[in-house]
Amino acid sequence: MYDLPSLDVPALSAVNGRVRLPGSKSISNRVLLLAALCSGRTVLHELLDSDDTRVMLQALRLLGCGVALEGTRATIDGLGDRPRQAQADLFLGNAGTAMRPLTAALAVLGGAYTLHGVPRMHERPIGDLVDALRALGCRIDYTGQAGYPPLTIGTPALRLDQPIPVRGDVSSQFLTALLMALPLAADQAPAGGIVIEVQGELISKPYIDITLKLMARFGVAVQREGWQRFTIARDSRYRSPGEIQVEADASSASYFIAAGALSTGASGQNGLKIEGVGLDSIQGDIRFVDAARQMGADITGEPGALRVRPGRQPLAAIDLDCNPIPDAAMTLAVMALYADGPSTLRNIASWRVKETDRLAAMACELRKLGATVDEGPDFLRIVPIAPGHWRAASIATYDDHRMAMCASLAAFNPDGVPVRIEDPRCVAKTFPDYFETLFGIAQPRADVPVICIDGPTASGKGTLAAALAARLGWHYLDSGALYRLTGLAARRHGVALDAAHEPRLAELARALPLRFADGRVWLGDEDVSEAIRAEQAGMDASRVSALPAVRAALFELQRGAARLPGLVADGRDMGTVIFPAAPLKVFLTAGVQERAERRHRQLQARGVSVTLESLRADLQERDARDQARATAPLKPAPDALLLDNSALSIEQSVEQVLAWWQARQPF
Ligand SMILES: O=C(O)C1=C[C@@H](OP(=O)(O)O)[C@@H](O)[C@H](O)C1
Ligand SMILES: C=C(OP(=O)(O)O)C(=O)O
Repeated sequence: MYDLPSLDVPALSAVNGRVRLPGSKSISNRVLLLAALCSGRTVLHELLDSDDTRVMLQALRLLGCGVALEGTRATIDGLGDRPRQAQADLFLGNAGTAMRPLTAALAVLGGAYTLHGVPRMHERPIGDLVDALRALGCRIDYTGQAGYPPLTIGTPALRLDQPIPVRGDVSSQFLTALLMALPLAADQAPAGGIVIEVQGELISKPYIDITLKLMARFGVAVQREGWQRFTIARDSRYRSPGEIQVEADASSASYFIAAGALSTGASGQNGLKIEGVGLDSIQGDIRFVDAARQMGADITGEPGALRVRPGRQPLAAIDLDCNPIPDAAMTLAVMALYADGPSTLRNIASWRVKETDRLAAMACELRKLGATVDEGPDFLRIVPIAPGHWRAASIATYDDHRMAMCASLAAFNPDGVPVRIEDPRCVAKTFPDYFETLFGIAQPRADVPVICIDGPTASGKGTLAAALAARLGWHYLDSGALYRLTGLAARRHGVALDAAHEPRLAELARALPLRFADGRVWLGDEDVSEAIRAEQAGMDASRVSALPAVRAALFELQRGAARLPGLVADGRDMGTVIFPAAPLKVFLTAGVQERAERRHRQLQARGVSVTLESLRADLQERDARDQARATAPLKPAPDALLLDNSALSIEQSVEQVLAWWQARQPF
């Protein structure tokens, strides 16, 4: 997850290859609750791991369920045969699929519970559900504003003989919540069962389908008459199905379907395979496929997967009732920017009460990109952006995961402008690694941005480059480590570090079994992070790096490190040889005395005793060799900016380079 104030997505041209998406939020939180409400053990596979499921899991733990997690597999021991905590304070974040169903289940079971969430959750309505629950004898009190969480739950005196009315025009989750909760009271039901009657129009109907299908997997078949009347039989009882496989999230798939449809150039033609969800999905958002096809996307179903290729371009404008797919419809709003005429997305009033007012937010942010958008009470009309008129924009995301994921699709614009996503960590609600996943399959439209930090030994370039990479969310290339590793590998293989062995050394460099993981450096199975930092390794690196064949062998390896969303590369020839077209090159220097003192302090801290004088002499010797070598001598690139950090703290140097970088951005 990119835990940064903002993330810049470079212009993208295509997606290809294959991608496996995390589990469905709607399925995950339903099966977690159902597993908790039955007897026995349920093993859930491919469960979503995100903010929304974490709050549900934590709530279940507090209520007394057995919860064991191993990667994406959860083992739940239900409350049917375990003592339930009669009191609990449950924090449910911004998860509608936790707040609404838990309110109903706990209100029916009874106890002393408090349910609350993030500030936005306290603005998301729950009144229609509370009214329905109160009508059947549940005790619920609002502790803040009436009609909204937080709320407290007491012990009910259930009356189940009358049909229970519930409004369904604000959120289908109210009906879902009642459906999942009422089997818990089935033993008190009248002979005809418990009846729920939906008042008025029900929105987001396909989510009720998910609820009914999953309840059936847990042994409760609900009798449905249209979308108005639902009956839960008197003998209903949840039974664990043993194991459940969670489908990948169809709403999350919409971003990748859109990206596939927007792909251009040869690399997009092979298409993208989206694994974990197929056309037979039980999730309503799979119907996004129909809408995307209508716009021109070429989508085929495969067993448990989808394949998307660019079809018609520009996309065809649409006019669509999006009520059945409220979440994936947001993706259509961004696709509409690429259409051949204005598109209208209708019947989406529920957008106003989700993670943010999505109608207002979407209209505002699409306009920043250059679109003309009409925001109606329950519709959006979007005029596409003509090529040549896309604007590089910093997109606000309103703590709404879908705003962030949708905004990333603007990076496929034909004008090659990047897009800045503010607060990218909001994707944690349903897809924490969304951006990593996108960058893993996306092709940049132009070169991936690279910042080069070159400079002499002990100038602090490694520290600076690593800090910059962390601040920008970019990859980091420590090119010096490659030479150190080559030197180390040579010593391990008994190869002398001289020109006579150049071909063999180059061969070793080409085949380095290296791996960078969690800030550690591995050579084969050995963690060599410390070994390559030794003074000896530094001297060895300087020697092998003077050999042209070794440098050539490491060239491609270094070029290949430039991956989305960007790279900070430190070394001695990053700006001059490896990335001569890099948009920002910094040549970092510090006086030799200052560098010797820094290195001295570092070594002393590690318990290595050397004299300052010998370090100073070593540095001078290395500088001279690096500057004098025939291949890629150490010198600033003509367009490098010089930064003398002798009197600067690390933070000041970082801020300086970030300021230079920001000054080059269009935002
Ligand atoms: O039941 C569900 O899993 C959901 C129902 C939909 O909400 P509404 O019924 O409020 O539209 C949807 O937007 C939400 O992301 C998940
Ligand atoms: C509306 C959404 O979430 P929630 O389940 O919290 O309602 C959503 O994920 O788009």
